[in-house]
Amino acid sequence: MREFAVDRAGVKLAVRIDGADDPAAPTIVFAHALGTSMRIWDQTIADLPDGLRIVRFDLRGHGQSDAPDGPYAMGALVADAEAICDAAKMRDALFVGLSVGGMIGQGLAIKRLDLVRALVLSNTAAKIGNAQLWQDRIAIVKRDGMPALADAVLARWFSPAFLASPDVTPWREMLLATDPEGYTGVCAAIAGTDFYTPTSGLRLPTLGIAGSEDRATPPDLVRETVDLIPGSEFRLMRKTGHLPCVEHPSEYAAILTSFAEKTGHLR
Ligand SMILES: O=C(O)CC1=CCC(=O)O1
Repeated sequence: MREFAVDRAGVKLAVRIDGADDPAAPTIVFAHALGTSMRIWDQTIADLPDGLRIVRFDLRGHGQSDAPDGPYAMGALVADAEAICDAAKMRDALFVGLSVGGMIGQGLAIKRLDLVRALVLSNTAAKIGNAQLWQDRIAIVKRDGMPALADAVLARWFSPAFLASPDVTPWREMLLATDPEGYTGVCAAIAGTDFYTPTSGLRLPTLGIAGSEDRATPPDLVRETVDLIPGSEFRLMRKTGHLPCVEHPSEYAAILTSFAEKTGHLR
């Protein structure tokens, strides 16, 4: 395991590489959701087979990365991911993006197809929510801080069963620990993004993953986006919400493993 920071235009971005730390090894890159960090992948990565190079990072304003003053633009989040991939000397990766991470995956594939050979669009869409939803959220956090939003966000993240269990506690703490400037900065980036047209032009192996109880990006929304890319596949995970890598990591890892076999990232 190797942890380091990539400096992009003065913003330090936290990166971690697990598995084979060799640029020639087949690589999977993971990008997380708003209000979380690269730790959402811990359990999934533990269930992936050997031989992979696994790169993950914290979005600006999240986890161990710097939180510069917002608002942020989606172009900046995509450029951050691009700088990390270049620093890791990565090409032809399988990019797994969840929620805003999936928007970043779309943006990176549109901009740098040499970096991304296959895409997993998990619990995401070309456009998420509407301007009012994100403006309201930004206003609440700026006025009252992250605790004012926590219950509503957790209800969008998790199935009722998971929400009622003690397993929810670390994820609530992760949300509450997110820097309000970073959180609202990324909300603004999501508010300003509609990838419908450029994503329609993508031609690469793509897998969509949705959760049957996802209230943030419901299955039909995920499906609408992945159907923009000809030949894409779609998997619906049952009894899970917006973060299936947290609720059902083994099942999620098995889906990724089978897709990685098809795309030649596992032999
Ligand atoms: O916080 C939410 O509502 C879920 C979400 C939307 C974009 C993202 O990254 O998380």
